[in-house]
Amino acid sequence: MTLPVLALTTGEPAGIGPDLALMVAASKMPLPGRVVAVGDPDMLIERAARLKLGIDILVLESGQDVPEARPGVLPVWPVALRAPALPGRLDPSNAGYVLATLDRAIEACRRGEAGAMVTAPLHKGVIIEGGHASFTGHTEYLRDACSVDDVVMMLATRLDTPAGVQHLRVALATTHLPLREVADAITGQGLTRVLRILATDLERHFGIVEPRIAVCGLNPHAGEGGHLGREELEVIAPVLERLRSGGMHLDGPLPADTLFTPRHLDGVDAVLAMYHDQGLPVLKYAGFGRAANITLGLPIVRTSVDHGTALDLAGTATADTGSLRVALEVAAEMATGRGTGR
Ligand SMILES: NC(=O)c1ccc[n+]([C@@H]2O[C@H](COP(=O)([O-])OP(=O)(O)OC[C@H]3O[C@@H](n4cnc5c(N)ncnc54)[C@H](O)[C@@H]3O)[C@@H](O)[C@H]2O)c1
Ligand SMILES: N[C@H](C(=O)O)[C@H](O)COP(=O)(O)O
Repeated sequence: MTLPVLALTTGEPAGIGPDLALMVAASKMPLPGRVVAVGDPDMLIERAARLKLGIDILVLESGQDVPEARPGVLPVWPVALRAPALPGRLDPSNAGYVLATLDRAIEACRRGEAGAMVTAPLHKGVIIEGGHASFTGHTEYLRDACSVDDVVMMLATRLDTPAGVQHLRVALATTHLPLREVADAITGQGLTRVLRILATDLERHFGIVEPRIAVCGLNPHAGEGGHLGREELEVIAPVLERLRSGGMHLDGPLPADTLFTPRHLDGVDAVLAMYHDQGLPVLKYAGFGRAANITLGLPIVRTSVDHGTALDLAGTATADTGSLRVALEVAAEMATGRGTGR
Protein backbone atom coordinates (compact mmCIF):
# COMPACT_ATOMS: atom_id res chain seq x y z
CA MET A 1 0.00 0.00 0.00
CA THR A 2 1.33 3.46 -0.88
CA LEU A 3 1.49 5.64 2.18
CA PRO A 4 0.12 9.20 2.06
CA VAL A 5 2.38 12.16 1.44
CA LEU A 6 2.73 14.21 4.63
CA ALA A 7 4.04 17.75 4.10
CA LEU A 8 6.01 18.63 7.24
CA THR A 9 6.56 22.36 7.59
CA THR A 10 9.77 22.88 9.56
CA GLY A 11 8.48 25.97 11.40
CA GLU A 12 10.56 28.66 13.07
CA PRO A 13 14.13 28.13 11.81
CA ALA A 14 15.66 29.22 15.13
CA GLY A 15 13.55 26.67 17.01
CA ILE A 16 13.44 22.89 17.28
CA GLY A 17 11.25 22.31 14.21
CA PRO A 18 14.17 21.66 11.83
CA ASP A 19 15.84 19.44 14.47
CA LEU A 20 12.71 17.32 14.91
CA ALA A 21 12.26 16.84 11.16
CA LEU A 22 15.89 15.71 10.87
CA MET A 23 15.69 13.49 13.95
CA VAL A 24 12.62 11.55 12.78
CA ALA A 25 14.16 11.19 9.30
CA ALA A 26 17.40 9.86 10.79
CA SER A 27 15.63 7.36 13.03
CA LYS A 28 15.07 3.72 12.11
CA MET A 29 11.56 3.90 13.60
CA PRO A 30 9.13 3.62 10.67
CA LEU A 31 7.15 6.68 9.60
CA PRO A 32 3.40 6.47 8.88
CA GLY A 33 3.67 8.33 5.57
CA ARG A 34 5.95 9.63 2.86
CA VAL A 35 7.23 12.62 4.77
CA VAL A 36 8.50 15.62 2.83
CA ALA A 37 9.92 18.52 4.80
CA VAL A 38 9.10 22.06 3.69
CA GLY A 39 11.95 24.42 4.42
CA ASP A 40 15.37 25.72 3.43
CA PRO A 41 17.65 22.83 2.32
CA ASP A 42 20.91 24.60 3.26
CA MET A 43 19.57 25.42 6.74
CA LEU A 44 18.62 21.74 7.15
CA ILE A 45 22.08 20.58 6.02
CA GLU A 46 23.72 23.00 8.47
CA ARG A 47 21.38 21.89 11.32
CA ALA A 48 22.01 18.20 10.58
CA ALA A 49 25.77 18.82 10.88
CA ARG A 50 25.25 20.64 14.18
CA LEU A 51 23.15 17.72 15.46
CA LYS A 52 25.76 15.26 14.15
CA LEU A 53 23.14 13.44 12.09
CA GLY A 54 24.22 11.81 8.83
CA ILE A 55 21.28 12.75 6.60
CA ASP A 56 20.87 13.10 2.86
CA ILE A 57 18.74 16.13 2.05
CA LEU A 58 16.92 15.21 -1.14
CA VAL A 59 15.62 18.37 -2.81
CA LEU A 60 12.52 17.58 -4.87
CA GLU A 61 11.55 19.47 -8.00
CA SER A 62 7.97 20.61 -8.31
CA GLY A 63 5.87 17.65 -9.52
CA GLN A 64 8.51 15.06 -8.55
CA ASP A 65 7.12 12.09 -6.60
CA VAL A 66 7.82 11.95 -2.88
CA PRO A 67 9.68 8.66 -2.30
CA GLU A 68 8.91 6.09 0.39
CA ALA A 69 10.52 7.02 3.70
CA ARG A 70 14.04 5.66 4.23
CA PRO A 71 16.08 6.19 7.41
CA GLY A 72 18.82 8.75 6.75
CA VAL A 73 17.04 10.49 3.86
CA LEU A 74 14.88 13.63 4.16
CA PRO A 75 13.04 14.70 0.99
CA VAL A 76 12.51 18.48 0.94
CA TRP A 77 10.28 20.90 -0.91
CA PRO A 78 12.59 23.90 -0.91
CA VAL A 79 11.65 27.32 0.40
CA ALA A 80 14.50 29.83 0.77
CA LEU A 81 15.27 31.54 4.07
CA ARG A 82 15.17 35.33 3.96
CA ALA A 83 18.09 35.66 6.43
CA PRO A 84 20.60 33.20 7.92
CA ALA A 85 19.11 31.24 10.84
CA LEU A 86 20.90 30.47 14.08
CA PRO A 87 19.42 28.05 16.66
CA GLY A 88 17.91 29.97 19.55
CA ARG A 89 18.13 33.37 17.85
CA LEU A 90 14.85 34.74 16.49
CA ASP A 91 14.97 37.03 13.46
CA PRO A 92 11.78 38.77 12.29
CA SER A 93 13.28 38.87 8.77
CA ASN A 94 12.38 35.18 8.49
CA ALA A 95 8.66 35.69 9.28
CA GLY A 96 7.82 35.69 5.55
CA TYR A 97 9.85 32.51 5.10
CA VAL A 98 7.87 30.68 7.81
CA LEU A 99 4.57 31.74 6.24
CA ALA A 100 5.84 30.74 2.77
CA THR A 101 6.44 27.19 4.08
CA LEU A 102 2.82 27.09 5.24
CA ASP A 103 1.60 28.39 1.88
CA ARG A 104 3.60 25.70 0.07
CA ALA A 105 2.09 22.92 2.21
CA ILE A 106 -1.47 24.30 2.03
CA GLU A 107 -1.22 24.51 -1.74
CA ALA A 108 0.10 20.93 -1.91
CA CYS A 109 -2.84 19.68 0.16
CA ARG A 110 -5.36 21.63 -1.88
CA ARG A 111 -3.94 20.26 -5.16
CA GLY A 112 -3.82 16.70 -3.82
CA GLU A 113 0.00 16.63 -4.00
CA ALA A 114 -0.04 15.89 -0.24
CA GLY A 115 -2.64 14.05 1.82
CA ALA A 116 -2.02 16.15 4.91
CA MET A 117 0.16 18.84 6.38
CA VAL A 118 1.90 18.52 9.72
CA THR A 119 3.34 21.67 11.22
CA ALA A 120 6.43 21.97 13.39
CA PRO A 121 6.16 24.91 15.78
CA LEU A 122 6.45 28.51 14.72
CA HIS A 123 6.94 31.55 16.95
CA LYS A 124 3.84 33.78 16.87
CA GLY A 125 5.62 36.81 18.36
CA VAL A 126 8.36 36.94 15.76
CA ILE A 127 5.87 36.55 12.91
CA ILE A 128 3.98 39.57 14.27
CA GLU A 129 7.25 41.50 14.70
CA GLY A 130 8.08 40.57 11.10
CA GLY A 131 5.16 42.68 9.91
CA HIS A 132 2.19 40.32 10.12
CA ALA A 133 0.32 42.19 12.84
CA SER A 134 -2.88 40.17 12.70
CA PHE A 135 -1.17 36.76 12.94
CA THR A 136 -2.44 34.67 15.86
CA GLY A 137 -1.37 31.14 14.94
CA HIS A 138 -1.51 28.39 12.33
CA THR A 139 -5.18 27.72 13.12
CA GLU A 140 -6.52 31.07 12.01
CA TYR A 141 -3.96 31.35 9.18
CA LEU A 142 -5.27 28.06 7.76
CA ARG A 143 -8.88 29.19 8.21
CA ASP A 144 -8.19 32.27 6.10
CA ALA A 145 -6.04 30.47 3.55
CA CYS A 146 -8.75 27.85 3.06
CA SER A 147 -11.53 30.50 3.00
CA VAL A 148 -13.69 28.90 5.69
CA ASP A 149 -15.59 30.94 8.28
CA ASP A 150 -14.60 28.97 11.36
CA VAL A 151 -12.19 26.32 12.51
CA VAL A 152 -11.69 24.60 15.84
CA MET A 153 -8.45 23.83 17.63
CA MET A 154 -8.46 20.44 19.32
CA LEU A 155 -5.60 18.70 21.11
CA ALA A 156 -5.82 14.95 21.59
CA THR A 157 -3.85 12.33 23.44
CA ARG A 158 -4.16 8.67 24.30
CA LEU A 159 -3.63 7.76 27.94
CA ASP A 160 -2.64 4.35 29.21
CA THR A 161 -4.56 3.96 32.47
CA PRO A 162 -5.10 0.96 34.77
CA ALA A 163 -8.59 0.76 33.22
CA GLY A 164 -7.10 0.56 29.69
CA VAL A 165 -6.48 3.09 26.94
CA GLN A 166 -8.45 6.31 27.33
CA HIS A 167 -8.71 9.26 24.99
CA LEU A 168 -8.54 12.83 26.12
CA ARG A 169 -9.60 15.37 23.50
CA VAL A 170 -9.82 19.03 24.39
CA ALA A 171 -11.22 21.58 21.95
CA LEU A 172 -11.27 25.33 22.47
CA ALA A 173 -14.12 27.81 22.08
CA THR A 174 -11.58 30.66 21.84
CA THR A 175 -7.88 30.41 20.96
CA HIS A 176 -5.13 33.03 21.12
CA LEU A 177 -6.50 36.21 22.61
CA PRO A 178 -5.86 38.13 25.81
CA LEU A 179 -7.79 36.78 28.79
CA ARG A 180 -9.41 40.20 29.17
CA GLU A 181 -11.19 39.66 25.82
CA VAL A 182 -12.32 36.08 26.32
CA ALA A 183 -15.75 36.65 27.87
CA ASP A 184 -16.82 39.00 25.08
CA ALA A 185 -15.59 36.56 22.45
CA ILE A 186 -17.94 33.82 23.67
CA THR A 187 -21.14 34.45 21.74
CA GLY A 188 -24.13 32.28 21.03
CA GLN A 189 -23.42 32.18 17.30
CA GLY A 190 -19.73 31.46 17.74
CA LEU A 191 -20.32 28.70 20.28
CA THR A 192 -22.95 27.10 18.06
CA ARG A 193 -20.54 27.02 15.10
CA VAL A 194 -17.72 25.60 17.23
CA LEU A 195 -19.91 22.82 18.64
CA ARG A 196 -21.23 21.91 15.20
CA ILE A 197 -17.73 21.70 13.71
CA LEU A 198 -16.51 19.67 16.68
CA ALA A 199 -19.36 17.14 16.47
CA THR A 200 -19.14 16.87 12.68
CA ASP A 201 -15.38 16.33 12.61
CA LEU A 202 -15.35 13.88 15.52
CA GLU A 203 -17.54 11.74 13.30
CA ARG A 204 -15.86 12.57 9.95
CA HIS A 205 -12.26 12.09 11.07
CA PHE A 206 -12.46 9.96 14.21
CA GLY A 207 -15.39 7.70 13.39
CA ILE A 208 -17.28 8.70 16.55
CA VAL A 209 -20.97 8.55 15.74
CA GLU A 210 -23.13 10.92 17.82
CA PRO A 211 -20.22 12.10 19.97
CA ARG A 212 -20.80 13.10 23.56
CA ILE A 213 -19.24 16.46 24.30
CA ALA A 214 -18.79 17.93 27.78
CA VAL A 215 -18.81 21.72 27.80
CA CYS A 216 -17.03 23.80 30.44
CA GLY A 217 -18.52 26.88 31.98
CA LEU A 218 -16.51 30.08 31.75
CA ASN A 219 -16.63 31.26 35.36
CA PRO A 220 -15.65 29.51 38.61
CA HIS A 221 -18.21 26.83 39.46
CA ALA A 222 -19.88 27.50 36.11
CA GLY A 223 -21.06 30.86 37.40
CA GLU A 224 -22.55 29.62 40.71
CA GLY A 225 -26.10 30.13 39.50
CA GLY A 226 -25.32 33.63 38.20
CA HIS A 227 -23.59 34.88 41.35
CA LEU A 228 -20.08 34.49 39.87
CA GLY A 229 -20.79 35.51 36.29
CA ARG A 230 -23.77 35.28 33.95
CA GLU A 231 -22.24 33.88 30.72
CA GLU A 232 -23.38 30.36 31.60
CA LEU A 233 -27.01 31.45 32.07
CA GLU A 234 -27.18 33.95 29.25
CA VAL A 235 -24.98 32.44 26.52
CA ILE A 236 -23.69 28.91 27.07
CA ALA A 237 -26.73 27.09 28.53
CA PRO A 238 -29.19 28.42 25.90
CA VAL A 239 -26.87 27.28 23.09
CA LEU A 240 -26.54 23.81 24.60
CA GLU A 241 -30.29 23.59 25.08
CA ARG A 242 -30.95 24.51 21.45
CA LEU A 243 -28.38 22.07 20.09
CA ARG A 244 -29.60 19.28 22.38
CA SER A 245 -33.09 19.70 21.04
CA GLY A 246 -31.52 19.21 17.58
CA GLY A 247 -30.10 15.87 18.69
CA MET A 248 -26.57 16.67 19.88
CA HIS A 249 -25.24 14.96 23.01
CA LEU A 250 -23.96 17.77 25.18
CA ASP A 251 -23.27 17.92 28.91
CA GLY A 252 -22.91 21.25 30.67
CA PRO A 253 -22.06 23.94 31.22
CA LEU A 254 -20.01 22.17 33.89
CA PRO A 255 -17.51 23.55 36.41
CA ALA A 256 -14.15 23.11 34.67
CA ASP A 257 -12.25 22.23 37.85
CA THR A 258 -14.13 18.96 38.38
CA LEU A 259 -15.07 18.21 34.77
CA PHE A 260 -11.51 17.00 34.17
CA THR A 261 -11.79 14.15 36.68
CA PRO A 262 -12.07 10.50 35.64
CA ARG A 263 -15.69 10.11 36.78
CA HIS A 264 -16.89 13.09 34.75
CA LEU A 265 -14.77 12.20 31.72
CA ASP A 266 -16.10 8.65 31.59
CA GLY A 267 -17.92 8.21 28.27
CA VAL A 268 -17.07 11.72 27.07
CA ASP A 269 -15.58 11.90 23.56
CA ALA A 270 -14.35 15.49 23.80
CA VAL A 271 -14.33 18.41 26.19
CA LEU A 272 -14.98 21.93 24.95
CA ALA A 273 -13.04 24.43 27.06
CA MET A 274 -13.93 28.10 26.85
CA TYR A 275 -10.35 29.34 26.57
CA HIS A 276 -6.76 28.25 25.96
CA ASP A 277 -5.49 27.94 29.53
CA GLN A 278 -8.69 26.40 30.85
CA GLY A 279 -8.24 23.28 28.73
CA LEU A 280 -4.69 22.93 27.45
CA PRO A 281 -2.82 22.74 30.78
CA VAL A 282 -4.91 19.70 31.69
CA LEU A 283 -4.25 18.03 28.35
CA LYS A 284 -0.54 18.83 28.48
CA TYR A 285 -0.23 17.71 32.11
CA ALA A 286 -1.68 14.36 31.13
CA GLY A 287 -0.04 13.90 27.74
CA PHE A 288 2.73 16.42 26.91
CA GLY A 289 4.96 14.89 24.26
CA ARG A 290 2.28 12.36 23.28
CA ALA A 291 -0.45 14.66 21.98
CA ALA A 292 -1.35 16.18 18.63
CA ASN A 293 -3.00 19.47 17.78
CA ILE A 294 -5.65 19.04 15.08
CA THR A 295 -7.44 21.80 13.18
CA LEU A 296 -11.08 20.83 12.66
CA GLY A 297 -13.36 22.39 10.06
CA LEU A 298 -10.82 22.61 7.23
CA PRO A 299 -11.15 21.12 3.75
CA ILE A 300 -7.60 19.76 4.21
CA VAL A 301 -5.95 17.75 6.99
CA ARG A 302 -3.64 19.62 9.36
CA THR A 303 -2.07 18.37 12.55
CA SER A 304 0.73 19.76 14.68
CA VAL A 305 2.84 19.11 17.72
CA ASP A 306 1.70 19.84 21.28
CA HIS A 307 4.66 22.10 22.07
CA GLY A 308 6.31 25.30 20.95
CA THR A 309 9.63 26.37 19.45
CA ALA A 310 11.69 25.50 22.56
CA LEU A 311 14.43 27.94 21.57
CA ASP A 312 16.46 26.71 24.55
CA LEU A 313 16.77 23.25 22.97
CA ALA A 314 17.30 24.14 19.29
CA GLY A 315 20.51 22.70 17.90
CA THR A 316 21.15 20.50 20.95
CA ALA A 317 19.65 17.17 19.80
CA THR A 318 17.78 16.88 23.10
CA ALA A 319 14.27 17.78 21.90
CA ASP A 320 11.73 14.99 22.26
CA THR A 321 10.25 13.81 18.93
CA GLY A 322 7.28 12.07 20.61
CA SER A 323 4.62 14.62 19.78
CA LEU A 324 5.80 15.00 16.18
CA ARG A 325 5.45 11.24 15.73
CA VAL A 326 1.91 11.37 17.13
CA ALA A 327 1.06 14.33 14.86
CA LEU A 328 2.37 12.39 11.83
CA GLU A 329 0.39 9.27 12.80
CA VAL A 330 -2.86 11.17 13.32
CA ALA A 331 -2.35 13.03 10.02
CA ALA A 332 -1.77 9.76 8.15
CA GLU A 333 -4.88 8.21 9.70
CA MET A 334 -6.99 11.25 8.86
CA ALA A 335 -5.58 11.46 5.32
CA THR A 336 -6.42 7.85 4.59
CA GLY A 337 -9.85 8.07 6.25
CA ARG A 338 -8.96 5.28 8.63
CA GLY A 339 -10.33 7.22 11.57
CA THR A 340 -8.40 7.16 14.78
CA GLY A 341 -9.06 6.57 18.40
CA ARG A 342 -6.57 9.32 19.22
N1 LIG B 1 2.26 24.32 17.10
C1 LIG B 1 2.88 25.50 17.28
O1 LIG B 1 3.29 26.16 16.33
C2 LIG B 1 3.11 26.02 18.68
C3 LIG B 1 2.60 25.36 19.81
C4 LIG B 1 2.82 25.90 21.08
C5 LIG B 1 3.57 27.06 21.22
N2 LIG B 1 4.05 27.68 20.08
C6 LIG B 1 4.89 28.89 20.16
O2 LIG B 1 6.17 28.52 20.65
C7 LIG B 1 6.78 29.66 21.28
C8 LIG B 1 7.38 29.24 22.61
O3 LIG B 1 6.31 28.85 23.48
P1 LIG B 1 6.48 28.37 24.97
O4 LIG B 1 7.82 28.77 25.47
O5 LIG B 1 5.27 28.77 25.68
O6 LIG B 1 6.40 26.78 24.89
P2 LIG B 1 7.45 25.66 24.43
O7 LIG B 1 6.65 24.44 24.20
O8 LIG B 1 8.29 26.14 23.30
O9 LIG B 1 8.41 25.47 25.67
C9 LIG B 1 7.93 25.16 26.97
C10 LIG B 1 8.91 24.23 27.68
O10 LIG B 1 8.79 22.93 27.13
C11 LIG B 1 10.04 22.48 26.62
N3 LIG B 1 9.80 21.74 25.37
C12 LIG B 1 9.02 22.15 24.35
N4 LIG B 1 9.05 21.24 23.37
C13 LIG B 1 9.85 20.25 23.77
C14 LIG B 1 10.29 19.03 23.18
N5 LIG B 1 9.89 18.64 21.95
N6 LIG B 1 11.12 18.24 23.87
C15 LIG B 1 11.53 18.60 25.11
N7 LIG B 1 11.16 19.74 25.73
C16 LIG B 1 10.33 20.56 25.06
C17 LIG B 1 10.86 23.74 26.39
O11 LIG B 1 12.25 23.47 26.42
C18 LIG B 1 10.37 24.64 27.51
O12 LIG B 1 11.06 24.32 28.70
C19 LIG B 1 5.68 30.72 21.40
O13 LIG B 1 5.86 31.66 20.36
C20 LIG B 1 4.40 29.93 21.15
O14 LIG B 1 3.38 30.72 20.59
C21 LIG B 1 3.84 27.18 18.84
N1 LIG C 1 -2.33 26.63 21.30
C1 LIG C 1 -1.41 25.69 20.76
C2 LIG C 1 -0.66 25.03 21.87
O1 LIG C 1 -0.56 25.58 22.95
O2 LIG C 1 -0.11 23.94 21.65
C3 LIG C 1 -0.40 26.38 19.89
O3 LIG C 1 -0.06 27.64 20.32
C4 LIG C 1 -0.49 26.20 18.44
O4 LIG C 1 -1.48 26.98 17.85
P1 LIG C 1 -1.60 26.98 16.27
O5 LIG C 1 -1.76 25.54 15.86
O6 LIG C 1 -2.81 27.79 15.99
O7 LIG C 1 -0.36 27.60 15.75
